[in-house]
Amino acid sequence: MKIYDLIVIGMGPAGMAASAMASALDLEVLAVEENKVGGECLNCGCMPSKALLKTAQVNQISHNLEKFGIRSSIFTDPDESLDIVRQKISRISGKKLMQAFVRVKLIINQGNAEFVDSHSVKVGENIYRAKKIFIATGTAPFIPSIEGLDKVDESLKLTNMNLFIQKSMPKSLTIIGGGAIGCEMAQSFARLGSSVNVVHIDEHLLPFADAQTALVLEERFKKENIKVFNKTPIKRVFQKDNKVFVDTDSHIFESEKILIATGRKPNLEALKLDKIGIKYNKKGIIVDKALRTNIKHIYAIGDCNGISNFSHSAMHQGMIALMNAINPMPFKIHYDKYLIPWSVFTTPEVANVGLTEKEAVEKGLKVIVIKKDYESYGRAIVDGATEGFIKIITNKKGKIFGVTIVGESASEIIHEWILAIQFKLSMFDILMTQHSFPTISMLNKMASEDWMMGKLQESTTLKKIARALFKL
Ligand SMILES: Cc1cc2nc3c(=O)[nH]c(=O)nc-3n(C[C@H](O)[C@H](O)[C@H](O)COP(=O)(O)OP(=O)(O)OC[C@H]3O[C@@H](n4cnc5c(N)ncnc54)[C@H](O)[C@@H]3O)c2cc1C
Ligand SMILES: NC(=O)c1ccc[n+]([C@@H]2O[C@H](COP(=O)([O-])OP(=O)(O)OC[C@H]3O[C@@H](n4cnc5c(N)ncnc54)[C@H](O)[C@@H]3O)[C@@H](O)[C@H]2O)c1
Repeated sequence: MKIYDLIVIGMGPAGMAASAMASALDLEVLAVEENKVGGECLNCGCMPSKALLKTAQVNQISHNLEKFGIRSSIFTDPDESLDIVRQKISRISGKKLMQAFVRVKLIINQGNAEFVDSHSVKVGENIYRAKKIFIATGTAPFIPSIEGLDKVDESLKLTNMNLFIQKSMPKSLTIIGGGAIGCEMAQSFARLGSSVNVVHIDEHLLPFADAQTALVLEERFKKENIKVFNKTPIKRVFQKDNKVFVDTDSHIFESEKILIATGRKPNLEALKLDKIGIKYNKKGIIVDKALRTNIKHIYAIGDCNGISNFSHSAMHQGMIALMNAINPMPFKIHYDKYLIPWSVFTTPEVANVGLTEKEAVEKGLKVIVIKKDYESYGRAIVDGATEGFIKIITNKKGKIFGVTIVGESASEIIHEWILAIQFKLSMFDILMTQHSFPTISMLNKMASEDWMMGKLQESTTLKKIARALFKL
């Protein structure tokens, strides 16, 4: 039997990164994908959701053209926007994507992989063997046990798995979950004409984010007629005729469809991990810092290990695991040396890297919080994008612990801070870096100026020295 260097199970961002890089290094790679190359990210996650958000954003702008002094009448076909999403995805999944895997033996759509022993996996009737194996099987939607939910017709219940294959937009939608998916989809559907309620159990939208950030988003949602119900446990869900009802202590929400976006669970069952003794828990496969499972030649990368649920992190882990698998020395690269930023692509966008203010306080750190409002910057005013702020968690010396941004281009301008924290740059370094004017990134420098001004204002000694030196 042929022995491959590497078998990769799952061809989402993690598996794609690992197999493309391994084959570029002339390793013999076999990759198994039970569904489509691209995984959740390309087929039912990041890309279709961003495509829908874009159409929704264009629709929103088109209906507010008078703010720019433009008069026009617009007709929107919400159902067509779903078609456009699919056209865009099929364009990305075309030949160009597959070119990256010309040297990978691809076993696509022939069933799932399951372990036979610690060096072999079975797909359908075939068994494949390799020196090392990477598990990159991602996650599926976690469906909470809510009374009555299982009795509602499947066609009325949406998750990310069937959302983007819908033929028409529902006139009304109740979203269970106010996290990343709940927020991005609430705004997309509302902007394309659905009446949307968001119901969830946490204190604010994006429960993992800074609370002040969530308030900015909630304000915007209110303006766009998206109703948000925080801290609202669901008693039961039921169906009457072709409508779904979500019953809570305060309201009964009636809608054409519901979208369930209440977190994820790892795709592990089909792998038959118990057969070979790979350890896992309900978050995912347990890995060490080198991303190895308890069986050292088997790695688990991307969402299936529960470290994070982001494509960039999945790709990064694919690269680190491959470097570790190649390196024969005991010294390995640790995944947790690298920061995991995140961005949510609503309007306004929300982005974060490092500690939030609450996390810094909980850690007992002595911090200074710099908050720079978009409202204070001319470019934001001329762009009509004045909502939001940059919040920097720093200290007197200018060490940067974390940054949260809510506002225009937050997902882009966060990168300067990722670089700064990862490479131990300080607020002073940001201050001393020229930023093109009038970019939105300039707000980063303006925030560092505020930090410096605060220092100057506080220190009478510094002021005395400056005055004395000036007189020389
Ligand atoms: C609606 C939505 C929007 C999102 N937006 C963003 C975003 O904007 N930015 C971001 O960073 N992240 C986003 N995410 C998260 C992102 O999609 C995931 O973090 C990313 O896809 C994880 O990559 P992965 O390779 O670990 O797993 P996946 O992409 O889930 O890929 C796993 C692959 O393994 C296959 N598989 C599973 N079991 C087996 C088996 N036994 N045999 C063979 N194949 C198998 C699956 O079919 C799948 O193709 C979003 C997610 C959703 C749901
Ligand atoms: N832009 C991005 O990077 C992006 C976009 C979409 C999704 N994702 C990833 O996908 C993952 C899943 O997203 P998600 O939005 O499903 O989950 P999430 O973890 O972000 O949010 C879960 C939400 O569900 C609610 N919830 C949980 N159980 C509930 C219950 N029984 N009743 C009512 N509400 C309940 C919570 O209150 C919370 O609002 C995230 O971890 C995220 O990393 C990322």
